[in-house]
This record gives sequence, C-alpha cells and structure tokens, in this order.
Amino acid sequence: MKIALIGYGKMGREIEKIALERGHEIACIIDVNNPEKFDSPEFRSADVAIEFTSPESALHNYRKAFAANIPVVSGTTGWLERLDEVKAACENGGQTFFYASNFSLGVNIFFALSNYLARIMNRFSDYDVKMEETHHIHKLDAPSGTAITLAEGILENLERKDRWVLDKANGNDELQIKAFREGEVPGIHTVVYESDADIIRITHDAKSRKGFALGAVLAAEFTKGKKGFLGMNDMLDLQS
Ligand SMILES: NC(=O)C1=CN([C@@H]2O[C@H](COP(=O)(O)OP(=O)(O)OC[C@H]3O[C@@H](n4cnc5c(N)ncnc54)[C@H](O)[C@@H]3O)[C@@H](O)[C@H]2O)C=CC1
Ligand SMILES: O=C(O)C1=N[C@H](C(=O)O)C[C@H](O)C1
Repeated sequence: MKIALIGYGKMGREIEKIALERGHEIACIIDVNNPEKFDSPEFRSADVAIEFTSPESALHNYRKAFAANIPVVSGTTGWLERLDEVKAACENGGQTFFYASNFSLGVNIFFALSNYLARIMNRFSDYDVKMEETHHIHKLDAPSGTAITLAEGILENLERKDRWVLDKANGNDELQIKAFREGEVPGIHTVVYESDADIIRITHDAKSRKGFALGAVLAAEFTKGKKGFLGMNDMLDLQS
C-alpha cells in the first residue's frame, strides 16, 4: 500500500518504520517546510494519508487531503470541537476518515475495561472516581485526547457523574482529570475509584510510541477501500 505521511515528528517517524517493516511504501512526506507537496503527483498516488501533526493544523491538513480524495487516518488530538465538519465531509462529501484519540490496542482494551468498571460502580456509591494522565513536556494539549475518551466512557456508564473537569472538581457530579507533564513519558492514564475503605486503580502505561504507531498502520490497512467515518470500534470490535 502507498502511504502519505502528514507530520514527520515523533509519531510520523515511528509510523514510517512500522509501515516499511509491514511492506508498505512511503509515497510522500509532508511537514511544515513543504506544504506544496499536497499538490504533488506523489501525494495524489497515495492509498491513504496518515496524519499526526498539531491541534492547530489538523483540520487544514484533512481539507487538503479530502480535496485530493485521499482517505485520512489521523491521531492528532486537541481539535475535536471541529469534528462535525469532518463527519459532514464523510457523510455528504464521500470522504473517508479514521480517527482515534489513541491507536494502541492496549488502550482500547483499557477503555472497554473502564466502561465495564463504571457500570459496576453504579451499585457502589461509596466510591468516588477521578482520573490522572501523565505525558512528556512537549505535549501541547491537556487533558490528553485519550483522557477525554476515557472520561466520556465513564460519563456514559456511571450515572452519578455529569461532566469532566480539568484539575479540580467542584461538585460530586464532576469527574476530575489531573494532567501532569514530566520528562519524556510516552503516556500514562489512570482511573481511580476511592472509598473510605480502599482504592481501586486501573492504569495503562505505554512503554514507547510503538503501540500507537502500529495501531495507526493497522488502521490505514483497514481503511483502504472503505468509505465514511471510521474508528477503533469498527476495526477491533471491542464494543463495551
Ligand atoms: N492517537 C494516538 O494514538 C496518538 C496521538 N498523538 C497525537 O499526535 C499529534 C502529534 O504527536 P507527535 O508526533 O508526538 O508530535 P511532534 O511535535 O513530534 O510532531 C508533529 C509534527 O507535525 C508537524 N506539523 C505541524 N504543523 C504542520 C502542518 N501544518 N503541516 C504538516 N506538518 C505539520 C511538525 O513540524 C512536527 O514535525 C499530537 O496531537 C499528539 O497528541 C500522539 C501519539 C499517539
Ligand atoms: O501527545 C502524545 O504524546 C499522546 N497523545 C495522545 C493523547 O493526547 O491522548 C495519545 C497518547 O497518549 C500520546
């Protein structure tokens, strides 16, 4: 398969390695210094574009890919307030877009586990819940996209919480998320349930970016030849 990389930073480089190991061809690499490549024959020859850039540039990159009718797999976080526009491009404009706040298999298993635990906790009101995420100091957004997906799952499944808040919860109906930035940490997410008697913690701790990159390449393979708006539940069938 021919893959175009949009964004050649930490994730773009890791994805390149895994794509080559899996026998794919990197047709084109676009970063801030060469946006003219969007109009090149190499970009137009790609089966799929994989986009990992920044919250500010993601939507512009999707529009450029859609203008060339190239399906997009993206993991960029921090832009989801514009999600409706991308869904409309898929539903009304015939485009293809695969999005995941976290492409690692382990995190998606962790999402399913957290949703299940939240449903159990409806019967155990002595426990309050909060979340923590820790990432490297270069990260631009907080809370992480993964933490937001995790929180949305808890809100859907645990009746006593209505919304998530960054830093400090003001009432019992708020789910607190604390975000820490330390060194070069690839990504740690923890959900904590605490009562007077004990604490239950579930944690996903990424050892490197390899799991994210492999998931993105698997998503590109899954996306080829499909239409519409796709996500990890379509690929992994981990309904929770
Ligand atoms: N969904 C997932 O599994 C994961 C998502 N991420 C997210 O992916 C994004 C990128 O992460 P990293 O690669 O670690 O960041 P990074 O900062 O190492 O790389 C981003 C790259 O995008 C480039 N870029 C910025 N604006 C651009 C534009 N207009 N056109 C083309 N290239 C542009 C930068 O020059 C840089 O090379 C972040 O939003 C991060 O949160 C990161 C890891 C996993
Ligand atoms: O910026 C990162 O590094 C990561 N971003 C994603 C997020 O915001 O959840 C996924 C992963 O945690 C690494």
